[in-house]
Amino acid sequence: MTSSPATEVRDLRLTIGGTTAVDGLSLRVDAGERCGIVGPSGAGKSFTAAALAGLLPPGAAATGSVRVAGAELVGASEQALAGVRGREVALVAQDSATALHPLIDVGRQLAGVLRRHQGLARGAARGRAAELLTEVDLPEELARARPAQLSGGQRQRVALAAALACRPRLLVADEPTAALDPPVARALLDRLGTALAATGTALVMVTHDLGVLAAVCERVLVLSGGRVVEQGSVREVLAAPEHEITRALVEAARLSVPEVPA
Ligand SMILES: Nc1ncnc2c1ncn2[C@@H]1O[C@H](COP(=O)(O)OP(=O)(O)OP(=O)(O)O)[C@@H](O)[C@H]1O
Repeated sequence: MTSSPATEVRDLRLTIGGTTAVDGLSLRVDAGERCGIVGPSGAGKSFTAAALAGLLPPGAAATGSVRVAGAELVGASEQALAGVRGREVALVAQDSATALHPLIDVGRQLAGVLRRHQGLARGAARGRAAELLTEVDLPEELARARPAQLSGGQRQRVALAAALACRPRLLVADEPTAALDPPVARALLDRLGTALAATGTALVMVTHDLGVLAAVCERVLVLSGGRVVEQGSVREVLAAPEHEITRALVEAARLSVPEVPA
């Protein structure tokens, strides 16, 4: 039996306020694969990420097809989307930690996710919540802490634990480390890689940082003006970018780390 891809996108078109923000995007990501999306500001990266996660902003319209674990998201009812989100696809974004309630302990919030999506009983959900914390390298004792008592990096790890709680087929990450200091970001990305490998969850990650892209993803899709202008293996695209937009991104990344004279 061949398993269905984690996600398959065909000819996706996203419009909002009379503007076409994404035009004709196609993409397939298999189980365990990690695909990055890069491109200049306004290219349509975050909008694409939202569509993959079944979370279009109000007023947006989609045509084409976005299938996640076999379920069609384009045109699906809110009820159908709610059945896919959390279970089959989860989103972690730069500001995901702000979605945590600051005054409710972390363990209770993670347990709430498990009870809602997996129907676990209270005790089992609390036990599993503690395990989830250890999977993102946080001590179990933090289950009793409130988000307001944690550092930004710890809160983002809790958001990652919540996203991975139901072992989704696909994790969509939109600049997940952009708000973190480099060492904290690196530790989170390492943890993310380990957690994805353990669960076979596929990843689509939006990033503006080619270093992050190279550290996490094996494939990349370059978006500009809502269109895919280049795609391929990260190694090949970064070593020999073909499109002028990709070349500009690679050049900008090189310039952002000036060579230190000997
Ligand atoms: N909620 C929204 N309301 C109105 N327009 C939107 C909305 N979301 C996205 N857009 C428009 O869609 C286009 C793509 O936006 P998107 O946020 O996906 O770009 P991006 O590539 O993620 O950019 P950045 O790197 O700056 O975050 C932009 O022209 C933007 O103005």
